[in-house]
Amino acid sequence: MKKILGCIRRACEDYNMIQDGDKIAVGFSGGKDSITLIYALKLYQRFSPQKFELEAITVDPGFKNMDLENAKSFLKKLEIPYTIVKTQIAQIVFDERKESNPCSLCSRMRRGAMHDMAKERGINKIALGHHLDDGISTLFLSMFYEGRINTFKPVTYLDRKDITTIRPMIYIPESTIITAVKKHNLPVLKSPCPVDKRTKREFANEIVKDFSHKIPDFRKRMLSCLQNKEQVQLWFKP
Ligand SMILES: Nc1ncnc2c1ncn2[C@@H]1O[C@H](COP(=O)(O)OP(=O)(O)OP(=O)(O)O)[C@@H](O)[C@H]1O
Repeated sequence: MKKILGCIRRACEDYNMIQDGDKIAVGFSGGKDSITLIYALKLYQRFSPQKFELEAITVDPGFKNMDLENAKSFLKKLEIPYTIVKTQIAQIVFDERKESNPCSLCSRMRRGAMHDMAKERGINKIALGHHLDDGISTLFLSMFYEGRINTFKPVTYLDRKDITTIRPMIYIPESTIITAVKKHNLPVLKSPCPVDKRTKREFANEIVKDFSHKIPDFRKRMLSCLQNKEQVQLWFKP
């Protein structure tokens, strides 16, 4: 946890993620990333120079096999307020629209439900569990499938809703999260999504893993690419 907390502190400082008085809700899927994030933020709250409130929100997409009882008791033990938003996203995406690319509609609807609940609860920041490997795989996905060099930002302000999204785990490799989950015995919820691990994203994740075995300091180099504003040399037309 020490390494994770160090990375979170550095990301928060580098990108001014947290301010005094923030009311932060972690988008809590129950998966390994968001469970690590909420556990770490709860610890970080103790020594963070900025004082902030913390809670958790789960958007329940309405899959029949999603059981949130363990999540409820885990968060209760940590004394973290917890809200579950019931939705019919699964039914709309899979049964009614029979989407061939379900992930994009699902995540848009999930984001909408999350923002609405956050507003209702007076939350001004939403923290998501994206980590360093997610940042790199999103960059690859965008290059391979969209023809552009792009990844999510560490901090995004949504004008329309007056809500800021922060990603405090952007400096943490996925393997560090997996180790922490095991070490602290965090009760991870298995994803109820029928297309989990069968998407383009999974393909990009495999590439990141493969490259990290073949290229020394691969993640470090990629992080430096993402932050190196001065040395972007591409084929811009004059
Ligand atoms: N149903 C949900 N309700 C609330 N927040 C969610 C939900 N699903 C995902 N999130 C948030 O969005 C982040 C990215 O979602 P994604 O679907 O890529 O999950 P992931 O990378 O498998 O993460 P996790 O291990 O937390 O499930 C998650 O880490 C979490 O913070």
